[in-house]
Amino acid sequence: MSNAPAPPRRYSYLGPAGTFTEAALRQVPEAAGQEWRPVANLGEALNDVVTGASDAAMIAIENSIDGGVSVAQDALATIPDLRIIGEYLVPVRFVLVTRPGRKLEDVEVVAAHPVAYGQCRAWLDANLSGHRHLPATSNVQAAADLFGEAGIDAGVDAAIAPPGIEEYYDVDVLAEGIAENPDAVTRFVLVSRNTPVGQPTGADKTSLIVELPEDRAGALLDLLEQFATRGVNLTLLASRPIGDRMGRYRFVIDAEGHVRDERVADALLGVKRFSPKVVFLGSYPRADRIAATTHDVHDDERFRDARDWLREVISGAGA
Ligand SMILES: O=C(O)C(=O)C[C@]1(C(=O)O)C=C[C@@H](O)C=C1
Repeated sequence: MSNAPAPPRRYSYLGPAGTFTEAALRQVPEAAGQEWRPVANLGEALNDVVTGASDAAMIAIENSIDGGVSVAQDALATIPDLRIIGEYLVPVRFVLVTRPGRKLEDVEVVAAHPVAYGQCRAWLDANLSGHRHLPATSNVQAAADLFGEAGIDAGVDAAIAPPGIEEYYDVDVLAEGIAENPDAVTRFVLVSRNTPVGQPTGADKTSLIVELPEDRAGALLDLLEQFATRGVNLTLLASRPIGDRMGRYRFVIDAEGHVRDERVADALLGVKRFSPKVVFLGSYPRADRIAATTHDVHDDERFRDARDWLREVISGAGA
């Protein structure tokens, strides 16, 4: 009885080969042996999905140290008809590399992806206090900049890169484990065009973007109550500027459960009733496969029983 959509065949991801984004894509069993397209940035990855050049894009959405990837949250809020179909976790570690023969004391300019830079800031301040940061489009591109004309012209002498980068470039490792937290994890999502929602697995997440009615005291509390009263736990609540006027924010929400779970569906109906704008981004299996803990009163069956009861009351068949 499966009417599940066909799995994507063409995947865009932040390249070049060797990025953490590629490691996330390697976790997708359906992607093995399919067409993989390395791109230069998140905008290009999502644009591929919008134009149909790819069927899905893997994007970084949250880092356990640096927080939400705001450019990804903003893109999902504003590009219509995208759906998150999967979630993946990748442990992230960083090394500092340079061209062969160079020493730490030679380093002035460090190329790094901004999210990686944020995670290694403390080490750099302690060991290379006078350095300058040159943003790179990805961690692997930072290492590539050590050899490319543009990077050399910009004076890049070191790069923050993933461990194992030596397999791709002829670099010397100056320092290992330079990130502030050795247990850092980045959360990635696989994004496709609008597609029917799959079946619940029992360990799912639902992502939404919600705007609040203006000039209403307690609107945020109203929003949170929609979830709380249905026993739906939130794993992410972030605010991002809408951008049209000072002080206007939208809320990025990840809720435990699936839109086909009665309690989540009911919460979403509540949100939709009062919010001027709700973007449903998808219900998909959680990367950690941890099932939501819910109270009996929020079981699907209780919702159905209550609805049946109401129907009977209205029809005069029962009490
Ligand atoms: O995929 C990579 O390797 C990247 O450079 C991207 C990215 C990101 O976009 O956040 C991914 C994970 C790391 O936390 C830092 C950077």
